[in-house]
Amino acid sequence: MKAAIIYTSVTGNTSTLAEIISEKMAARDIETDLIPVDEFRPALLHNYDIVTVGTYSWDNGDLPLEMEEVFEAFETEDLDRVITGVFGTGDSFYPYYCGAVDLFRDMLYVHTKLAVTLKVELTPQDDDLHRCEKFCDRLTREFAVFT
Ligand SMILES: Cc1cc2nc3c(=O)[nH]c(=O)nc-3n(C[C@H](O)[C@H](O)[C@H](O)COP(=O)(O)O)c2cc1C
Repeated sequence: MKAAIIYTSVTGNTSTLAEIISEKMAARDIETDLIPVDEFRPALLHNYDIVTVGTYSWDNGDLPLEMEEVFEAFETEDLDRVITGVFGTGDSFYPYYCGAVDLFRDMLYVHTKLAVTLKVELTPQDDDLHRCEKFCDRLTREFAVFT
């Protein structure tokens, strides 16, 4: 089983969350590549059994510009067999909290085996660690079901 975490982050909240999830996957003995979006290529998606996406939200709950290529790659590559999850950080001050997570969720549900989503308010706190654990549980359980 091989996993990837493709993420973007400007002020560090989402990269912190990506690192926590990566550590929890490694603790399950799952080889996990942490891929910043500027190293992303669509062909990479075919190398993994599990792919998770991490994003912040922008401009009224929209995707960050740099995540559009990732979004389109999931829509156009044939990834029916890939188990996916999406996580993100946002600020509930904005009317559409973590809207980019919702946009990815709806698309991944159609094009992949979406297993789980996770939204975190700004910087991950101690009580988010348990939610990250659940996120990884759900991904790996889904892998066991589908293989
Ligand atoms: C101009 C601007 C617009 C934002 N718009 C939203 C939004 O629509 N929804 C939301 O949940 N968060 C919004 N945020 C908050 C960021 O998504 C949040 O701070 C996030 O944790 C940043 O992630 P990063 O630290 O990984 O860059 C906005 C922040 C800024 C500065």
